[in-house]
Amino acid sequence: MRQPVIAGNWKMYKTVKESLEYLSNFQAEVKNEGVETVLCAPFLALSALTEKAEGSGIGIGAQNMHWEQEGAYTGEISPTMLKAVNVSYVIVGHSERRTYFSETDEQVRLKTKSALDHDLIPIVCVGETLEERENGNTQEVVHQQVVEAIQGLRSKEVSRLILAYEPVWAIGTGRSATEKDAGDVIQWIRKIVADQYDQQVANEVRILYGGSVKPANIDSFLSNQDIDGALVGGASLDPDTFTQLVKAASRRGDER
Ligand SMILES: O=C[C@H](O)COP(=O)(O)O
Repeated sequence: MRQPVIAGNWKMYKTVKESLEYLSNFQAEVKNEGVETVLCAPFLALSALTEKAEGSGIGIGAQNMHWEQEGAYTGEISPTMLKAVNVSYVIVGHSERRTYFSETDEQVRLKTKSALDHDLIPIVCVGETLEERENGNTQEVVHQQVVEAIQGLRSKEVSRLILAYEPVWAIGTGRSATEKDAGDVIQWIRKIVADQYDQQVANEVRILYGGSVKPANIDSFLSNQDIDGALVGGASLDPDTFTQLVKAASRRGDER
């Protein structure tokens, strides 16, 4: 059975002080919910957050990293640096990185492998643009992104990572995919993993949906057996709202 995951992606929001205030409020609400709960914060807040979250069961993640351990890469942060401050997760290949920072499938592959090599859990994002969807290319686009991201990994590594299907047109737009649309693509992703590896790996890998997830629609996504949780942007910025999402996944986990 796959444990549900609710991961918040704060993007470029929250100072260190704001991050710590958030965590205090969140920790007061979220106890042992049976949900893998992750907060992906800006780099500056990571060290303070991991220290404060220690022993709480709340995982702390970065939103990006370089694949090299160290080097002359001005402005970059390495997996070794993340591990040194007890970070456990890292988002890789978010569409905002692909679009605004020209991140390629090859870089996503290097980051995914490097994260796993450094005992970080990569949350690997894939998803089509509106134009690609309207042209009927969703499956093809997602296929290429998934295959390139996991290429060369061992089965055990694929079982450990988390995939997130985030249609670009649903991110921050208030226009979420329907549960059926999301479920169909996530089923397709599981089939890609099964074809590349085997059914067992496909059954083990967690696949999240992301894109305008909020308390009003989370139950619908989680009602789909293929959707293992959510990667949440806007609705993760408020601790009370994010708590509602974790509790919804907790209820869902109990029912499954
Ligand atoms: O990483 C999270 C996604 O970009 C979703 O963002 P959103 O929930 O604000 O649409």
